[in-house]
Amino acid sequence: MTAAALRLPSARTARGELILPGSKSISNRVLLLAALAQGATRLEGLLDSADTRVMLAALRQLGVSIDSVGPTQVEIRGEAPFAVRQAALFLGNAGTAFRPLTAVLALMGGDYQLSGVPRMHERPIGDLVDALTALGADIQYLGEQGYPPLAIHAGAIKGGGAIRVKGSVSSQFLTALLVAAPLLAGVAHKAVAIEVEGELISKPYIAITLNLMARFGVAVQREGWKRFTIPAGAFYRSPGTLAIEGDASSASYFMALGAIGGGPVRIQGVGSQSIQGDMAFADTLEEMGAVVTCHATAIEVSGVQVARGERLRAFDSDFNLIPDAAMTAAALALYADGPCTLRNIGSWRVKETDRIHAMHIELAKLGARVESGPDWIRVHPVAKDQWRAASIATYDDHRMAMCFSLAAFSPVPVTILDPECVGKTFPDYFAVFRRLVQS
Ligand SMILES: O=C(O)C1=C[C@@H](OP(=O)(O)O)[C@@H](O)[C@H](O)C1
Ligand SMILES: C=C(OP(=O)(O)O)C(=O)O
Repeated sequence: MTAAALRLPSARTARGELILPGSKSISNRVLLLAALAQGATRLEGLLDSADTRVMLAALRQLGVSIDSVGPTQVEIRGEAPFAVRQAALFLGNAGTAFRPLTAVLALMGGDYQLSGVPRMHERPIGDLVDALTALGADIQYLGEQGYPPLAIHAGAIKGGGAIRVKGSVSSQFLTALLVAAPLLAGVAHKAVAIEVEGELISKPYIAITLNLMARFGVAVQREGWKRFTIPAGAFYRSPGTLAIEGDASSASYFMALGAIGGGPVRIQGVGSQSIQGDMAFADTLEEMGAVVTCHATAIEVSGVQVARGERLRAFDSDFNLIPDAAMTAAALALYADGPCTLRNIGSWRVKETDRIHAMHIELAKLGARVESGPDWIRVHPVAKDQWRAASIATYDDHRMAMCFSLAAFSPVPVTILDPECVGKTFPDYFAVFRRLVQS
């Protein structure tokens, strides 16, 4: 079998301990915040993956001084505006790099081109570009209207009035404006208000943004999830050293392992002190019958043994707050005692792939009956004699590969195609997975 396919081990139990890689959402935010901040920042526990590598490479290209102390430790000397006023940046498929850099560079007054992989050019950015254009930014679409790649030129940025942004397609647009706002508030010596028009999805990611901005000296005033005010004269200053916690979305796969493989699986790097919304996946697991113990910076999960015919409890829930960990719940539905429904997950359609479509097709390959609609999916569990051996396509989506690793507990052989797509956020995923499962 080639490296383009990985036959999953036939697993009956899962137990052991692992240390999580750093959070993608926190790593890419603090890289950018440190690059904009006065003073030197040492980041510890940085995620080393494709998404953070494109951010690091972009910042270096922009003239930011970054010393690698090790693969997960860097020292950054910030400076705003960036020294390099003209650059063509390649940002892969990293939403957490593309969206915030668009906002920051649009306010900095240089000439920049931002592009990514073909899928990134199918992921919408129009709501962010509209908000920036209304502010006076000069942004052109180089391909299809509303999508990357983008050309950014020096605009005539106006102060005054609230910035309005839609939050129904991605919360990353609001995050981008929040992160960039001090560039306005600092220069204009006026408070900057950002108002969300209509619905805001994925709210816990905004909480991460606000938490980290505060660590860099900018306290944003929040009125519900509708209006955010950045005080006049706000500017980022280095917090000195900042330790990045483990990735809670990555933790979801190992929490799931404990839930279906008996456990205990002990996950180091996130716990009750975490600032990541995906920790709420623990509540879904408890609802499904797993036992979750949360420590300050670790979490332990035990559960049923699906290989002995035991089942998890079915659920019908709204997953808007945890769209990434929700994929893990969809995979766990294979082992439930009834149909499981995931609602309010329309954003799945515009992520690394159309995840509702991809999940529907691939879960069905294993023998599950699946129904789906514009923003929901229902997965019927697979009965003992209904499992079908399958090669699972991963659609260049790291989470497809990681959540389908849970099919190792099925009674049939399962192969994951193109498993190296996990490199977006977790290059060592399958090595860690193998250490935790026993046949
Ligand atoms: O801000 C972030 O770090 C993220 C926000 C979420 O995206 P949406 O807001 O587009 O749902 C999430 O899916 C993504 O993996 C990371
Ligand atoms: C949606 C995701 O990534 P991005 O940060 O590129 O939006 C994800 O990691 O599931």
